[in-house]
Amino acid sequence: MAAAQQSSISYLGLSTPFSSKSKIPTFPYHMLSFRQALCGSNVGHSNRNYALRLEKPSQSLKKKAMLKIPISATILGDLSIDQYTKNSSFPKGDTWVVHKFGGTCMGTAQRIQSAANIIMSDSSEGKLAVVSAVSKVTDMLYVLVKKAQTRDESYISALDDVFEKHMLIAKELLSGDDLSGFLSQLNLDISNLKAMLRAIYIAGHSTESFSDFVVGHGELWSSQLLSAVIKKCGQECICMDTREVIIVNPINSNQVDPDFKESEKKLAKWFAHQSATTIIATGFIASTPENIPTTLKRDGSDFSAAIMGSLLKARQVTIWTDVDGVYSADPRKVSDAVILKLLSYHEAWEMSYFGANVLHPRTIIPVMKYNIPIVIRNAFNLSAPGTTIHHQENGYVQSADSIVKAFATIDNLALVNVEGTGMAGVPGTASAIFEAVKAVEANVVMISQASSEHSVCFAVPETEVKAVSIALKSKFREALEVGRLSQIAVIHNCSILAAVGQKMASTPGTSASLFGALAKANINVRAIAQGSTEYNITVVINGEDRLKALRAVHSRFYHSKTTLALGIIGPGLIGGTLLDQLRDQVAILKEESNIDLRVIGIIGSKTMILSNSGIDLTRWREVVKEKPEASDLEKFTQHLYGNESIPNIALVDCTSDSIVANNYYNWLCKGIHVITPNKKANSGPLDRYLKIRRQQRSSYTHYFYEATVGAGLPIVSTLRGLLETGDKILRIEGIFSGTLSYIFNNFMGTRSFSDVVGEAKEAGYTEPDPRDDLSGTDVARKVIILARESGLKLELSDIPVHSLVPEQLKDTSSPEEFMLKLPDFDEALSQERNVAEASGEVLRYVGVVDMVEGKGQVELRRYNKDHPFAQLSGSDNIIAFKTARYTNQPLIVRGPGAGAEVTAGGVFSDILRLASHLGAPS
Ligand SMILES: NC(=O)c1ccc[n+]([C@@H]2O[C@H](COP(=O)([O-])OP(=O)(O)OC[C@H]3O[C@@H](n4cnc5c(N)ncnc54)[C@H](O)[C@@H]3O)[C@@H](O)[C@H]2O)c1
Ligand SMILES: N[C@@H](CCO)C(=O)O
Ligand code: NA
Repeated sequence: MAAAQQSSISYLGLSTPFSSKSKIPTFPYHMLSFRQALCGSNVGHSNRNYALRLEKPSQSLKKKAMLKIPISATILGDLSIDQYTKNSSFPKGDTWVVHKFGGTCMGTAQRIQSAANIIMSDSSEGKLAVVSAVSKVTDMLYVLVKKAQTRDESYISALDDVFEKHMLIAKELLSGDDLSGFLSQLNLDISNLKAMLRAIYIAGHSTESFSDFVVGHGELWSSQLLSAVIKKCGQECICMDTREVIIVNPINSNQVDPDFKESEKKLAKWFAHQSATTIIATGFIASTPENIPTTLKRDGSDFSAAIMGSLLKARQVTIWTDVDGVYSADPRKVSDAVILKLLSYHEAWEMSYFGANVLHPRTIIPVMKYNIPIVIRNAFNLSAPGTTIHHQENGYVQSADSIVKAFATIDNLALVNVEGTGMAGVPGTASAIFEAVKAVEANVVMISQASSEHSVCFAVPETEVKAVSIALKSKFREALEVGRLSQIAVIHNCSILAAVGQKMASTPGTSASLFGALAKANINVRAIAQGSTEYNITVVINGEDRLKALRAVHSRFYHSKTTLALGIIGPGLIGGTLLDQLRDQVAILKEESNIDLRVIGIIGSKTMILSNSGIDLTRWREVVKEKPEASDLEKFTQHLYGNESIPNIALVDCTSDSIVANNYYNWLCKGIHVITPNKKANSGPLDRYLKIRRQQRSSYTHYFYEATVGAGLPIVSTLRGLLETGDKILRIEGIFSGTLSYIFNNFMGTRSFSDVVGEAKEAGYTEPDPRDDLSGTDVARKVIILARESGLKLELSDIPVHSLVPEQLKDTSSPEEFMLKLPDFDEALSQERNVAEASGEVLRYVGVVDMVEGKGQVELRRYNKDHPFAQLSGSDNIIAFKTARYTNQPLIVRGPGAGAEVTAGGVFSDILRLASHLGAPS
């Protein structure tokens, strides 16, 4: 009693076994008279001590108070605020946890009930839940103000909609007294708002604090709804209007600074008046030091939660949302992005800056100060553990973590490049540049300057670059005129790709891996910046590369599957067999080797089909017939190149068309890998061949063509192995034609030549036009391919061939007609064979690369029956490499050198070779 008399405020202590429904006055509004407080909506608790706060209490007021207090209450007498605080539930140490439920978690009655369940199932000693307004309500309220301000009468019906929305939710959640209590408060608020909006309507003007006041109602209602639900379930619970607790200083129109000292005092006072272990607090709203209602602006409710967490020195702040946690990259852009279990405050900070859907950096600051962990969890998937953002010592690393935690892009940027010799060593240049940028209020997203100081480049939003460029050109007009500056250039349509991870700071080679991945995806880097904290590396790339870049770097660091998009050109014998082989093997490759091959297009000579995610290979033959488009190789390539989801693309040319081969160079320039059994590019014009190989060698784009010689036999790779290890090729000699091998292995006794050719064609050994085989051209092409591979600069015309195509059939119009007429010429070839047989020899069609003489040959030769070349069977090829190391005994590769299965197998193994170059595990 004595203590209270010294103060103008008196606290009347009560001890009461009130039921939770009893209306017990507490005194949040010190401006209110006692009577008003008694009628207020704050609800007391059972079996606790309470204080009634009386301003300048008179004896009669005290008496009145006692009369209003339910019968079972015992008046304990006046207490000083200090005494009261000791008795109250004022937060102690880490007994409190904070939950935050955003608008989506408050979207429907069912969701509000789920939020209530989450709070109720938390067994912490003290729980404070910060809530956003019911989803969309904040926007609806802003619109109201705007309408009223612009004298648009429809604000009235819009306000009715707001009422309706809350009423419907309340009716679903509550009943009886709970419902009528909520609705009468809602009615009161709505009619007050109506009056206020009317005033705004008449004035045709609103102020920021008016609109903040109006908009703040969303949180008042949602917190009342949630607390009513919890109470209905029998748990005690109290609402906190954070305008009574959180004090902030506005900095500008979209930022405020919390005043923690003042807020702490306010919180102590708040607890002096209430006793609660479960509190539902309004997000988003606060007061200025002058007690004027305001808001925390963007991301307000997260910020409220963080501020409350720090004021309560909470043990943890949980942000409930609709995603399972923070992803390693935007999962809409990177399908195999993973949820990060742990993030440091700094990492979260960096990521949120780069647009990742995490907390706003400033919402992290209040909890960082006390090392309070923030957990991001999915309110709709409680089984997901979420992401914990916590304090992580520098240098402390978790071994299981990826070095780079996350990747993000910022789009729609322009790069400004200020260049000139006059900048080097001139202090103040950078300052002058950025003063000009500041003057037009542009936001500089990143800056990079090489140490030569001849250029400064920085990125700004595309929408601001025009003003920046004009400002700079005007500021540096003189410097540009006299040549101290050479140019102020703008590069439009850029994106920033950022890699974030605290562990990067202590891991050499991180940037090498990052840039390696970008290079492999053929992405040009325009500018680079890395802060000295090394928590992030930022690169500027062309806007159109952003998805490809994001996916390429993400898969590099997360060892996600080496995903390769394939376009198959020519689903004929080889192409079709390849598709069948892929069909049978892709699942195994994915499972066992982390290689994800997806055929996203098949094009034939007449029709094509395109797919974004990958063609179902189990029924590719049906799919190609279902809804084909007319063939258009340009469109086909564009489809592959422009695919949004897979950074690595390869075109597999299974035609024998030289027009298709004409495109290889351009494809390689674009970063599209090329794989082919088609010999036309490598045996065609020397210039084209050299251009293709130069391009491929100077880039990270690959070109593989093992199946062009000896089909699936390792001929090209053997030759490369010899050359690359420094061996010297002297001579390559062999039987290179599966068709001719088959023919001469089977052209015996009474068999006719044309029959055997028919069999070879039937077996799939011949070229689409068998004359290519019989004329020796196919062998000559292979000789050229190996000769060029070995370093000789030969044209196809440099190799004389011995043709087996009868002169009269050279110009028959089609392969079919040729096959029809061939029997007429059987006799001549039978004679040649008989002559050879008579002398104990066999005919063999051989090709030679003579590196000593620098020439190639293709001949029909006779061999003794015990010569290795005479021992072949089927479509066998045999190729002998005579080299400096293999001089006495050549290195020999022998086996079937034609046929659908072995050839397609060779192409397939080139595809896997490509995957391993792209980083697949061996
Ligand atoms: N058959 C073998 O044993 C073997 C061995 C090694 C290499 N090769 C090579 O494999 C390639 C394919 O041989 P194949 O036997 O499968 O031939 P094929 O005639 O059965 O198949 C070629 C397919 O390509 C299509 N095509 C042609 N031009 C096209 C174009 N411009 N655009 C799209 N599609 C087009 C054709 O319609 C056909 O479906 C040839 O280059 C051949 O030299 C074949
Ligand atoms: N037609 C070719 C196919 C293999 O390149 C041959 O018979 O050898
Ligand atoms: Na081969």
